[in-house]
Amino acid sequence: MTVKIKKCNLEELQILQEISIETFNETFKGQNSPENMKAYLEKAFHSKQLENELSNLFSQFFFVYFNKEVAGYLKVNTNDAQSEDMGGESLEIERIYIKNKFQKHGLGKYLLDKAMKMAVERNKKKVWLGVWEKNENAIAFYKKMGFVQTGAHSFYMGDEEQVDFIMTKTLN
Ligand SMILES: CC(=O)SCCNC(=O)CCNC(=O)[C@H](O)C(C)(C)COP(=O)(O)OP(=O)(O)OC[C@H]1O[C@@H](n2cnc3c(N)ncnc32)[C@H](O)[C@@H]1OP(=O)(O)O
Repeated sequence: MTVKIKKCNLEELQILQEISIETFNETFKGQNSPENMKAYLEKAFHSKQLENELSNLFSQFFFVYFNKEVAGYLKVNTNDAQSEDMGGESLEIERIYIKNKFQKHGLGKYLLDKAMKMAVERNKKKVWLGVWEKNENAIAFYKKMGFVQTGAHSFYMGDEEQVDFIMTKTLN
């Protein structure tokens, strides 16, 4: 078994779009209406939207490969690219998504470790993320990784306002 991380570039937009849609569907389809899912997917993962995000100097995407297959991805933001104004000393993990069939094999932790390493290299003081209050699996994972809830913010899934817990890990 070989696990590798590779930075995602603009040329790989289509692969990013495919895995983004696939993993978002796998994770949230069961708890949200088809209309809200469709509205969110079309907006968040539109080619133009992903192109803008991939071109942002303060956002970075990484694929994790299990053997030769893309098994998941990570998106991190710093500075103004963060989805909340957390300042220059923070790094945001905006997305860690592993395909269902590759979960519980250590790949989520692998991507999280990558984000933590980036934060240390950039002298950040904390790493934070927003996770849907009903996403118990991810909340348990982040707690296991040492994150604690420090707040909450609103988030729109289609026309439905949902609550994201903000979870934070302070770096030494
Ligand atoms: C900021 C955001 O992106 S929020 C959205 C998060 N993403 C999702 O919800 C998408 C769907 N889920 C996933 O992609 C994955 O399940 C993730 C990212 C939550 C976890 O990734 P995985 O690869 O499954 O976890 P991984 O195998 O690396 O587990 C690492 C550790 O966390 C533990 N862990 C993982 N999931 C859970 C859980 N649900 N409950 C308790 N512990 C857990 C593992 O047991 C493991 O512990 P260990 O190091 O002692 O062995």
